[in-house]
Formats: sequence, C-alpha cells, structure tokens
Amino acid sequence: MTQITLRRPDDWHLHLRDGAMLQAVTPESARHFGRAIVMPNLVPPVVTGAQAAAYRERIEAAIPEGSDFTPLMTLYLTEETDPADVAQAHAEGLVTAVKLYPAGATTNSASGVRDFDRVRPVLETMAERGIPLCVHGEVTDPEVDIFDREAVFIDHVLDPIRRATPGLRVVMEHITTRQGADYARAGGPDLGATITTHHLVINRNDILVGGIKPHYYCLPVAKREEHRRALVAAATSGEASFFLGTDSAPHVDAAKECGCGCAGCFTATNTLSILAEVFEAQGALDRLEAFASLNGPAFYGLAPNEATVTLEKGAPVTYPEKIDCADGPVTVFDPRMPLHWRVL
Ligand SMILES: NC(=O)N[C@@H](CC(=O)O)C(=O)O
Ligand SMILES: [Zn+2]
Ligand SMILES: [Zn+2]
Repeated sequence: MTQITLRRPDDWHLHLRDGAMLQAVTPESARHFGRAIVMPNLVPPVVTGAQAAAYRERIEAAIPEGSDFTPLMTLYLTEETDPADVAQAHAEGLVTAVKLYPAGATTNSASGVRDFDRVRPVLETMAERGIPLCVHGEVTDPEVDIFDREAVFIDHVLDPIRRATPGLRVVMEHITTRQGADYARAGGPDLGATITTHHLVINRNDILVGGIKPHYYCLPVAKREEHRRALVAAATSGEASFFLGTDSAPHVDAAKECGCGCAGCFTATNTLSILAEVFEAQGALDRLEAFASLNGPAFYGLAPNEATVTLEKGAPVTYPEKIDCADGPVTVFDPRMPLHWRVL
C-alpha cells in the first residue's frame, strides 16, 4: 500500500497556550486536524464559561485563513467551580468537556483539585447532562513513585469517583500504562482513553539512557517498554475505547533545556506521519482511521469529519527540527526513525 485516505483526524487532547505560542502552534494543528479538544491549563486557567469564550476568540484569531479547524473548549475544574456555570456553558455549546487536574500533578495545575469530595456537585451535574470529564490521572502523593502514579490513581481515585457517580462519562487522558489500557477497555461506553503520539514511540530509556533528553520528558512520564507495547496494542486494536489525543504541549526550548525543565512533548507538526509509521509496523494501517478519526467523535457524540486526508508513502518525510515562536524556538518531537508517510 502506498496511499491511504482517512476521514480528517481530530486531536482529543491539545495544548495551544496563549499569546505568541498560540500564534506559533495553532497553524501546526490546523494543517492536518479538523477539531481539537483544547486544554485549559493557561496561567491563569480557563475556569469560567466567560473565560472559555474569550479564549476561543483568541484561538480563532490565530487559525490561518481558509482553515476550518475547530477548537472544542474545556473548563478547568477547581474546588470553586459552579455547577450552574458548567451546565450553562455546555448547554450553549461553548464548552465540550471539563478537565480535572489533581493539584500539582502537571504543568499549570496548581489551581486543580485537592479534595475530590468538593467537586462532587459538579460531577453530578456533569453525569446528569452527559458532559465528559477529561482526567489527568496521576496521584500527587510524594510517597508514590512517579512511575506508579497512574496505576495508583486508577485504583485510589478514578475507580471510586466512577463508582460514586454513575453515568459520569470519563476520558482517561494520555494513558501511559498497561493498567490504564486495561481499565479503559473494561470500562464500557462511558469510559474512553486518549493515547499520545509520543507514548507510542518512546519508553523511559529514551529519556534517560546516554544523557538526559529533556524533549522526551512529559507527564505522565513514559514508562517501561512493556507499557509502551500495551499502548501500541491498544491504539492499533481499533477498539472504540481508544482515540488520539496528541497532548502536543509546546514549551520554548529555554524552558525545557534547563535545571528544572517543563514537562511536555511538541508533536503537532509530525504526528500523522509518526502514527502512520507506528500503525504500519503493526500491520494495522487499516485501523489508523478508527484511532485518529472515528473513535473520538463517537465517544463525544459527534459526527466524524466529512473531509479526508491522504497519506502517501515514499522517501523520508522532512519536517522542521524547531518551529519559531516570538518567545523562542520550540523543538519538534524527534521520533528517531525515518518517517515515510507524507500528508498530501
Ligand atoms: N503533558 C505534559 O507533559 N504537559 C502538559 C500538561 C499535561 O497534559 O499534563 C503541558 O501543559 O505542558
Ligand atoms: Zn495531563
Ligand atoms: Zn496535556
């Protein structure tokens, strides 16, 4: 096979940031993707419907002329979030989902949730109205090893929340473990999981062997090779539980290549070529469309995109090593393998 055509993919977990970074990275996603769930972890975070409306306007102004890329907005859940504001923002079509960050778990999560009982009324409203909760699934307990934080979160936080809130629709964002994939698979139609591009490619050795590689550091941190393989099996299975959320998370190089580097891999630019390579290696190119273009809309109750994209196999694809941002360069994720599938 030298060409494949799929429904235009969507990105169900994306960081577009704000200001100069928003201007720099929005065209990178708009080039290939139809829609994206835009993460609300700005400083300050996007907490209210009014803030989401203002942020959407700033994103729309950064979308290149002629592109029909559509940002789908999220609200950042805090212990002060008003259930009525969430319900109204969703009813107006302004907000697609609500994002739960355990306080301190990741980039810009300081305003996240400490006491999960305090967000119970919001979660109940969301369950009644079918508003999905997107979850960064890691505990922050300093006693828990960073490589175990996802698995512990599933048992100690996520499963109890789901049992206490029947009907709550949950997306486990950026799963990184076999336990995450198994739990998502067993969760039925109210549970989904996004898988990033980079977690299909790197394991923890890629971060640490032969010198520390800040551009492979993201959260949840990449795990052992057996977990990467479990993620590849899940993504390439075609199962409805799994869909693409790149978690493309740009930081300027100065913020990554330093004594306390930020977490996040920037993959918007070359994601589709990488995914085609990964799926082809599994003999699963025919299931790329399910993962990138069909399963996500089905979970969110949306139609797949009408438009298509075609990828063609040939000489290795070139892409920039860095993209320019007025705040400084941003390194594009290096999959450390030649990519042969070019998006036409
Ligand atoms: N994934 C990351 O490593 N970083 C994300 C935050 C997140 O998605 O947890 C970011 O905003 O930079
Ligand atoms: Zn996260
Ligand atoms: Zn993210």
